[in-house]
Amino acid sequence: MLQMQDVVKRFGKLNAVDGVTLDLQPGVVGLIGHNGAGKSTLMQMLATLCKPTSGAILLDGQDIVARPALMRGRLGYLPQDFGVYAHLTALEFLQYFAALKGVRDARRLHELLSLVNLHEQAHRPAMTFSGGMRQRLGIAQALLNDPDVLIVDEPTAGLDPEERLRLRHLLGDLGRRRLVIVSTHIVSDVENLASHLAILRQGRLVAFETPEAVLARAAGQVWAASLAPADYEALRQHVHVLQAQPQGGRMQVRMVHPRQPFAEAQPVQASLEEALMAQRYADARVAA
Ligand SMILES: Nc1ncnc2c1ncn2[C@@H]1O[C@H](COP(=O)(O)OP(=O)(O)OP(=O)(O)O)[C@@H](O)[C@H]1O
Repeated sequence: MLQMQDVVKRFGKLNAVDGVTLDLQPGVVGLIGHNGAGKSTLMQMLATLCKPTSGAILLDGQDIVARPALMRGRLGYLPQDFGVYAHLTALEFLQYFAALKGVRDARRLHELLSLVNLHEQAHRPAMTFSGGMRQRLGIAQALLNDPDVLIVDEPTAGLDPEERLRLRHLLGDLGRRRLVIVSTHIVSDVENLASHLAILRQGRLVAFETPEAVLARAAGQVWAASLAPADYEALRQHVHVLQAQPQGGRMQVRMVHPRQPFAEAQPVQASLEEALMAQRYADARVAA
């Protein structure tokens, strides 16, 4: 559906996106990377807001760099720094964007407010909305043209856990019949949501795979143990610690190690974030 072929975006001497080749199909794709990894730049190119320095982007085989209108008609985009016009109500806000996008069906606005669970707030000024409500209004705006590609850039930044979960459910539902690309640096935000993960590091795509594959590779590499504080200090010198929590005078530790690091360490099921960290440490060991 959406293909990137050796896509590069250069700013001066920096390759913000450095030769990304990817073929995305409908479903939810988690675009994961640290701050500055190139996620927003890549998404802006997919959204035809800027052009690659080199490489090609194709939607169903058609070149959207040369013909951006092909993408724009099928795209919904929620940028990272999405601002609502505070004095407008939720409904007025959607009416404004509907006018800009040439959507004339007034019923659709109410359907969308219901879809993002803001129908009861339709006449409330967006100024009074929480961060999560604003993001949901942003998603309603992005869905006005019933897009089959939805791109959302760091949608969960600054949201509380309940709103994160709500947004995750919404994106999961939307991904059943479209391509939804969600960028984040918080891996747990796409856990149980993304069908594929695309991992960017310094502009390069370092992995594109299913969460199940990432978890399977981490099997037998994440360990837990309860340690006396002095033992924990010693352990930190030679084991990658993922988490350490003081509890009852001891440290509850989760760590990455290619084999059992000491007799008391028990193998545990890794979270997706832990599995990705285990992979990173394994890559670093190979590179060293
Ligand atoms: N217009 C620009 N001019 C110069 N450099 C830029 C520009 N836009 C982005 N960059 C640089 O390109 C790199 C990638 O930035 P980008 O915003 O795409 O990363 P990101 O993964 O989205 O990070 P964040 O989560 O912080 O937004 C960074 O080093 C950034 O400083």
